[in-house]
Amino acid sequence: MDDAILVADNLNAGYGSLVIQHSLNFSIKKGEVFVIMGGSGCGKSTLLRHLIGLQAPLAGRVLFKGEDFWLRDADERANLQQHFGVLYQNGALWGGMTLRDNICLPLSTWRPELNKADLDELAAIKLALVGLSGCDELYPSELSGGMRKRAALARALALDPEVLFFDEPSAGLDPLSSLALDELILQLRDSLCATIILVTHELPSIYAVADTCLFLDNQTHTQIALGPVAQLLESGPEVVQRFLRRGDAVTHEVTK
Ligand SMILES: Nc1ncnc2c1ncn2[C@@H]1O[C@H](COP(=O)(O)OP(=O)(O)OP(=O)(O)O)[C@@H](O)[C@H]1O
Repeated sequence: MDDAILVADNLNAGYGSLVIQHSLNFSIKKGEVFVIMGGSGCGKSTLLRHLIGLQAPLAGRVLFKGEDFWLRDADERANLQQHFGVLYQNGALWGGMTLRDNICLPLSTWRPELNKADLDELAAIKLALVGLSGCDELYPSELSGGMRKRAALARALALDPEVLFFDEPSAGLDPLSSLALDELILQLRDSLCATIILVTHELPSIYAVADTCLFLDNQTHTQIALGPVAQLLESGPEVVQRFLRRGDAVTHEVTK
């Protein structure tokens, strides 16, 4: 458990009295790509919100580096969340701001000691990390869908997060842009030693990037599989094997 960065300990996920998933138990290792999968509406995004610390567990705990988020007050929680970068499905950037300003905003909020030249330089570095060197002055509306995702990722990287959360990052992307995003995710894991937590339906992405997969079941409302893709393909529950082999999935190479 020593290398665990995030742990769900008997977590019940949901809203108010509505438990969407119960008794979740898993630990996410530092530096791994952890994929949350399952059928539509099973609670993947809900679980993500609990892991990010945006929603309190209905029961159980979420631990970040061994600490229970919800034993801290709101200010302390916000400080802990600085270690997290989040890329939401729609990649929401502020449309009225250039990419540079989009990235500088979280930086200037949390690093008030930085001057304008430092901020601009950091923004340029983050854009370079996602393959958007020289795009500092562009507005989101001037970018393609794939570029917008990358720009949103650059903003999520602004504060050098230890954990990056992605909620269906490939949504709306063509297969080539989606593949490029998968490659970027692996590059970030390797170059920044970031831990990546990814919600996705996309089998090519799952096969390409996942170190560990968690499968949330729609019927039993709990996790029914946890492990590397190859292991789940070989010995996972039937419903998980079907999920992983649907369509032309069996032709994808399992790299893990
Ligand atoms: N704010 C909310 N209040 C109450 N119920 C909610 C709320 N947000 C989502 N839900 C319900 O929680 C369940 C799980 O939703 P969630 O978005 O987490 O599933 P998902 O697995 O991410 O779905 P999808 O793959 O379709 O994006 C759904 O039944 C949804 O209607």
